[in-house]
Amino acid sequence: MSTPHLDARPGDIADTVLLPGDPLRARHIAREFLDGVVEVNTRRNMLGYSGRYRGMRVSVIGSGMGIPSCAIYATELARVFGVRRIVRVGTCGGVGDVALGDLLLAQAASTDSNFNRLQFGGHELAACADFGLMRAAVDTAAAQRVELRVAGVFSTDCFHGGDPQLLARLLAHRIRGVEMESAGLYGVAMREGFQALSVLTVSDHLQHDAHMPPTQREQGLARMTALVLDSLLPAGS
Ligand SMILES: O=P(O)(O)O[C@H]1O[C@H](CO)[C@@H](O)[C@H]1O
Ligand SMILES: O=c1cc[nH]c(=O)[nH]1
Repeated sequence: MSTPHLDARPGDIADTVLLPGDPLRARHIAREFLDGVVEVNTRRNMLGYSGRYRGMRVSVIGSGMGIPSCAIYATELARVFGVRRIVRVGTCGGVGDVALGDLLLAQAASTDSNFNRLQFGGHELAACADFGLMRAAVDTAAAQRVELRVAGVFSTDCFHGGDPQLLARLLAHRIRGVEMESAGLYGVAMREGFQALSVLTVSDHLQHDAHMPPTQREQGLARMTALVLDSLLPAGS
């Protein structure tokens, strides 16, 4: 049952998984939000935990950075461990009229990665979020009066460098966040048949010299995490 990347045992992982890029963020979320926490993965230090949030069984596991790493974990979680819902809780660089700390729901993810094309016969896949998860997140945010901006995002393979015209292209297409996994996560979800969503906190701004400190990226994203967890609870709970 274990894989080269996950040493969890059958039944260790809940059918709902939060997937931050940073494994230390996974550990922080487990400690701060879950009861009865059990460590379920240490392979490659990609820390993973299972526990309960207000009675709902949930796991939280790091994905690593970039589409290839995220896709390995998402695929194995779905195929080997039967995971049905994966929500990325990530950070992103903001573009245009967003500010540090803003929450973005990634409705669709454009990309410079070739990953989805490799799976889709060279064609362009419209990598989009699951509508049910998206609606639940939007409704929960509205009920809790949390600002959640539904936006297009861009998943890049190049944290450094890349297309020098990218910022202008993003602005021209009203894309509001740049990160490195959502397009691949959505592509894997469409292929494997699980529900996926990315919710992102703006941790940098691509046009201003504004950056969250590393500890805040690891431990300071409680508003996003609480919103996502609440949105995953069964209706009426
Ligand atoms: O904070 P996480 O979830 O890792 O997400 C963003 O941060 C990393 C880059 O610093 C990339 O993984 C990017 O997508
Ligand atoms: O991929 C990312 C993540 C956070 N901030 C960025 O600028 N890019």
